[in-house]
Parts: sequence; structure tokens; C-alpha cells
Amino acid sequence: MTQPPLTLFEKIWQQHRIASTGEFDLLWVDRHFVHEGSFHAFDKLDSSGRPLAYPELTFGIADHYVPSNLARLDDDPEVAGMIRLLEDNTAKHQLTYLGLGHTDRGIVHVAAPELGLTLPGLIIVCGDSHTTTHGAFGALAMGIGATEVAHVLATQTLWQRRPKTMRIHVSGQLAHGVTAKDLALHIIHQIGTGGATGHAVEYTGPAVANLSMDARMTLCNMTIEAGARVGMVAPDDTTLSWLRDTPRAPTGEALEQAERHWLSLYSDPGAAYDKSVTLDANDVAPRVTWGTSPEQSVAVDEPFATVDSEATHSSLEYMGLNAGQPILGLEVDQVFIGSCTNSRLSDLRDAASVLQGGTVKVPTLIVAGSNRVKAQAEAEGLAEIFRQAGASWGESGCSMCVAMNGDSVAPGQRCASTSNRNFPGRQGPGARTHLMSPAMAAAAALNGKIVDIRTGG
Ligand SMILES: CC(C)[C@H](C(=O)O)[C@@H](O)C(=O)O
Ligand code: SF4
Repeated sequence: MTQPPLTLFEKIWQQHRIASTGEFDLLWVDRHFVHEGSFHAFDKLDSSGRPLAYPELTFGIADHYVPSNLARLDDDPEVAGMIRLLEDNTAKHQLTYLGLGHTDRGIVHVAAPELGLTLPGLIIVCGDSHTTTHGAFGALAMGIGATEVAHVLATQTLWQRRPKTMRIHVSGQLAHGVTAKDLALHIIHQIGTGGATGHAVEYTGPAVANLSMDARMTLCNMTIEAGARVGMVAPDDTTLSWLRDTPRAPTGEALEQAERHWLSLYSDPGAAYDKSVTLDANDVAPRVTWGTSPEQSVAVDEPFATVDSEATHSSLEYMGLNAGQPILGLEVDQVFIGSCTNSRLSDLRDAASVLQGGTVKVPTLIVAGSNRVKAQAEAEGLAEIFRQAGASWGESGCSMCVAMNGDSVAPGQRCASTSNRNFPGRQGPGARTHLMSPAMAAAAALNGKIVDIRTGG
């Protein structure tokens, strides 16, 4: 019997299926990343008396509780304690730990790919919803809950219900000044925060093929904000040449063999998806969120149309805005450029090209996604551009994306942010978050208000 055409997702799923109940499949997990929030799972493992099944496939990285200013850890025993807990658990179970001061540390979704730990065709899990990011390499990468983290620690396997498949096809090309972040916000606006729920998304089409790996990671990162736990792009030459520079990717003959396998990971012609959406990249403009959900965004040069609903009213009230007002020209109190969505080298280059020679009008914090990105940004003069523009340049980590490490936005303050979530309180109690691309955030920093990066006004 010949195999029916399969999607990229189905190929990887099948290659990892160990057993099935019909409703649930037992999957082999190739890589497991743990961060500070994984302590519950370590506690569960320890109380079960089981050892960690595969320490060599488990990697601990401190990111969520790392503040942009490490000196602050001395005054914050709670935050410092969370990092120490991860350090203790990883030491106890003898797994690789990238802790404070490690040159390879960073936000797990930035650091793991650049180390070559994220590879096409792998199943990768982490107790973090933005694990979707790693799908940019054609890996099947999912965020999992604490009980599942404990299960993976104990067995290196995971029971999962197979999601449906969804194709998001993007034709055309993104215009100058329009980025993967804008595309992600555009897609979520079109399909809604529940638009991909229960599905594994595959991004296809010329606009996606043309994206750099950094941009593909931004796109896959935001897939969770449309409800999908998986977002992926089939590996191609862009993927392969990116991986060749990473320290832990295979080398020599093993690499050649791996690359042949990686290039077999694509959706067969005629493979059926449960759901399909097509969008035109030419329709995408720089976007800014106005509300408290990532789907509440608008093209920067348009007034935002809102549906008359209770959810809209409460969003507007929280954000201190009126329906129909232009987002262009809205004053911001501060700017954050960072997070696993937009803190890679190309993001920082985008921000630096806007900030070069200027002076920020509002407090601006710029945080590299990893220590490697940070070192590279310093080596090529980006950090100096940021400092000369009056921005703060912090230690790499989750920082102000999430108010759990001391970096936060004060109540009522409006922050132009390159992160991925804008729900009430995300960046601090009462904080008002406007999601946008790094270039747009940098332009907001220079002007003290939201401007259109394409025209500067
Ligand atoms: C704290 C962590 C588990 C959480 C996630 O799952 O995504 C965080 O990274 C976030 O972005 O909200
Ligand atoms: S940077 Fe933000 S979104 Fe990404 S893992 Fe950290 S807290 Fe989550």
C-alpha cells in the first residue's frame, strides 16, 4: 500500500509515535527545555522517587526571573530564589544548566536555536507556551503543562491528542518597513485569538519562504496567540545554512545525512489540511495593538474600528482610549525592545538603524534575547548606538515582557513593546501595552509617540 500524502506535521508525528490508544498517542521527545517555572515538575518527579530519564536530552535555562539589571537580585531574595531553585534541581539531576553568567544563556526560545539544540524534525517540548518558536526550523515544538513536564522528565515521552492540521498560506511579499511581527499581528487579527485553537499550524507561501530564520521564529512564536500550540515552517536552504553556524548541530557526514532527512520534511503535494487560510503579504502594514488582546491591532495609519461589545469597552477603558481614535500620534511613556518574539540580532539591528544618531524622548529598555546576541550586538556597535541614544541596555532574559523579575511598567503607563502579550497586568499592574515591531518601537522611543516607520510621521 502506498503512503497517502502527508503534511510536515504528520510526518514528524508519525516518526515519533511509540503507542496509541486511538484517542491519545505516546510520543518520543527529543529535547526538553526547563526554566525556573519547572520546579513543580521537579518536585513531582522527586516525590515519585523516579530518576530523570534522560538528563542528556534535558536542558535548564534561567530566563523568566532574570532582571535586566543583575545587581537587583541582591535585593530581591524571592526572584533570586527562583533562579537558585532551578540551579539546584539541574545540579541534582545532572543536566546541562545555562545559568547566570553562562555565555550561552538567554531566553530559552532564543538561546536553544542559536546553540543548534533546535533542529528540524525533532519533537521539542518546554513548560512554556512560546515553545511554538522552535517550529520555525521545521521541528514539532509544543508548550506543555507542569504535569506533562514531570511526565517527560520521568519518561522522555508524552501522551498527546493529535491536533488537527491548519495551513496559513501567505502569498505576495512584505513591503519595506513591514516585518514578521506585523504579519503575525495581521494574521491574529484576521483569524482571531481562537482562530487556530486545536490545530498545528504550518506556514507556507512565498512570503514565508522569503523570511529569515529570525523572522520565521517571530512568526512561529506568535502562533500560540492565535490558539495553536504548534506553528511550523518546512526546512529549506535558509534553515540549513543558518544551522551550519550553530555549535551543537551535527557536523561532517552526520550533518550531510541529517540535511538529507531535513529536506524530506515538507508537506507532500496533495496532503490535506483540516483547515486552510490564505492571506496576501502585500496587504500587511506596520501594526500596533490598541487593546488587551493580540487580536486587537490596527494598521498604524488607520483609526481602529471596534465592534460594540463589552469586551471592547473594557479593553478601551483599560487602555485609556476611545473607539475610532487614530493610533498614530498616541503618546507613549516608555518603550521595551526585547522578549522571545523580537530580541534577536536582526531585531536589534532594526532598532539600531532607527535609533542611530537620535535621542530617545521616553525611557527605553533594550534587552537582547541571549548572551550570545548581547555579545554580538556589543561587538558590532549596536549597544553603543543604544547607549548614545539614551536607552538602557540590559542583561538578557525575559525582562519587561512579563512582570515577574522586577522589570515592569508602572500603573497607567503606556508602553510600546516588542513582546507578544498585552493582557491587563502583563507588564505590571495597570500597565498599558502596545505590541509592535522593533523598528516601530524604536521610532516610538525617538518621538515619544506612535509613528509610522514607513514615513517617520
Ligand atoms: C511563565 C511561562 C510559563 C509563560 C508561558 O507559558 O508562556 C510565559 O513565558 C509567558 O509568556 O506568559
Ligand atoms: S520573553 Fe516573555 S513570552 Fe517569551 S518566554 Fe519570556 S515571558 Fe514568555
